[in-house]
Amino acid sequence: MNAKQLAGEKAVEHVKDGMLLGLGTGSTVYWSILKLGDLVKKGLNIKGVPTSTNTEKLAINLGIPLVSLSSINQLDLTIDGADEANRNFELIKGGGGALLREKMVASISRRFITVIDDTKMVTDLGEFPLPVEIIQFGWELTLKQVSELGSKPKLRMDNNAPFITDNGNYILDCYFGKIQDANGLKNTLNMIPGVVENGLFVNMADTIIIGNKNGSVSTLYK
Ligand SMILES: O=C[C@H](O)[C@H](O)[C@H](O)COP(=O)(O)O
Repeated sequence: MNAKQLAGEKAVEHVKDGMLLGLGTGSTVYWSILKLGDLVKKGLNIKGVPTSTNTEKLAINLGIPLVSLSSINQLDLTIDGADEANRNFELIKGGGGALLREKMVASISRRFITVIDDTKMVTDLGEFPLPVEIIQFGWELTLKQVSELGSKPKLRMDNNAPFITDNGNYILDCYFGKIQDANGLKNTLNMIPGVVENGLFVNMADTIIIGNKNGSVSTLYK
């Protein structure tokens, strides 16, 4: 079993019958969703809110009942991946471009479990370029304003065209170097008018489940 699968499947042990779940996006939480699909077939009663069209399709194929974000006020638990995590439980997310819906879902979750492999646990965030979702209108201006904060933003491409998120927006991948004040940077970025949201998740994750190369799994609680 690979490290991502170990972490992804372990997280499902925290799921209880009757829960309303946030379903994250990516190749690690994929394993959680697969496992949930198995359990649903065996009678587990859960409902999920997907964080991307990819996750929505996967959940529908597996027979996991879904509800819309607008129809609920609170989720019991969200399980989602991350691109980097530190010991303060701060995360960089959005490598797959799903950060906006992921953050909306996380914001109404009573518990948030992050599932990662051991290469993603870091001392300082920032080696992974921070994804920032921006609107298409005037994107060059927004890129300039983000670069003035001390980063080197690059417009994310998909083959030869700009990558488009599920929300019809662009993504800037931004190298800030070591991020010392994740909360400050998160708030400053979101004050730029063309920025919709960024991939810094602060005060959201309460549990980090790490799949290790040697086949073990570590769980960190805040
Ligand atoms: O936009 C994508 C999400 O934030 C993912 O959860 C994150 O990129 C981690 O994905 P993966 O588990 O595939 O490395």
